[in-house]
Amino acid sequence: MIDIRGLSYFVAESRDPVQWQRYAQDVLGMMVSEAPAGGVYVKMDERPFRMLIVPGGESRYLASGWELASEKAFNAAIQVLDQADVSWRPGTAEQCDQRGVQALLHVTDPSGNRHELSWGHRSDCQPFVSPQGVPGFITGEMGLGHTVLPAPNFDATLAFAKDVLGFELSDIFNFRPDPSAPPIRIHFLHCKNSRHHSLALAEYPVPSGCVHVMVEVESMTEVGRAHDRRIAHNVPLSATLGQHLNDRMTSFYMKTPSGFDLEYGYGGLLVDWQDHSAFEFTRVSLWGHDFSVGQEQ
Ligand SMILES: Cc1ccc(O)c(O)c1CC[C@@H]1C(=O)CC[C@]2(C)C(=O)CC[C@@H]12
Ligand SMILES: [Fe+2]
Repeated sequence: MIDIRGLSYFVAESRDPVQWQRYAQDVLGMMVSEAPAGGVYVKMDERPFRMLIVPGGESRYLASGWELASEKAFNAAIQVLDQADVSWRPGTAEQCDQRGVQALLHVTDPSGNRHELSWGHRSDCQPFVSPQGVPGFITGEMGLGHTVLPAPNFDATLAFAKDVLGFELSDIFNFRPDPSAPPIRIHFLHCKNSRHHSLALAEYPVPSGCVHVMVEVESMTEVGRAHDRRIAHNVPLSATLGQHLNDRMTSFYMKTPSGFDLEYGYGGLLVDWQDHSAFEFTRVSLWGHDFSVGQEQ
């Protein structure tokens, strides 16, 4: 089984990396620096980066970077992929260097989402000093947050995430925007950390390649302050403030310059998986989270 520790980073493509640079600094309150080949590193903790923005002809999400704990875990992952007859490509030396990892491989899931597995991140452990005074983001062993990926080919993609990548089910939401149609399935999955979910799969296609990425701050004050900056910089709102039923996260959603959403939240549950019992929940949120505001724009 592949032993994923958390969401280490993501890679997004942008027609205008400078726009991402401003968004990261002015709205998210994160630090930026230059990445090789005209890219932008977005830093949100003591690591050099958690988001890699590469210049390109499209604005979209490119890949999720999953962290393995060791070279041994990386070699074991290769064995699992080979045994499951999953084709994978090794990362190039340039890619390893750009991501600051010892070794890297690429796989694509049955819905076309790209995943990168790596071990041995490089870090100078420079402190995070937010340009907006954000005290910090909740990352560390829980990874940068969570990513929700399109999975129109749902059953095969879910099987890939569980049986190949080694994710386990946290809980299930059967979304019923049309009560007479079959539900749109969203499965929330965790890996080896206490974050409620590091990955979720949503049963519909998304042109930008991602439904949303979630980042978490240490107080409700910081969610409110981020929301003020969203307004000041005219970033479109995708869902109003609300609190999720399953992971108890209080958050709002807004657009990123790469076309997918970013959920900015506080107070997500820490789960001890020994005590957890997977369930199906039937409401998106305990309160708030009006996603219809995103449709109006
Ligand atoms: C339901 C839920 C629980 C925990 C989360 O962190 C979380 O992001 C969600 C919402 C999932 C989902 C979404 O992100 C895209 C828009 C969706 C499909 C909706 O319109 C309702 C549920 C939403
Ligand atoms: Fe989310």
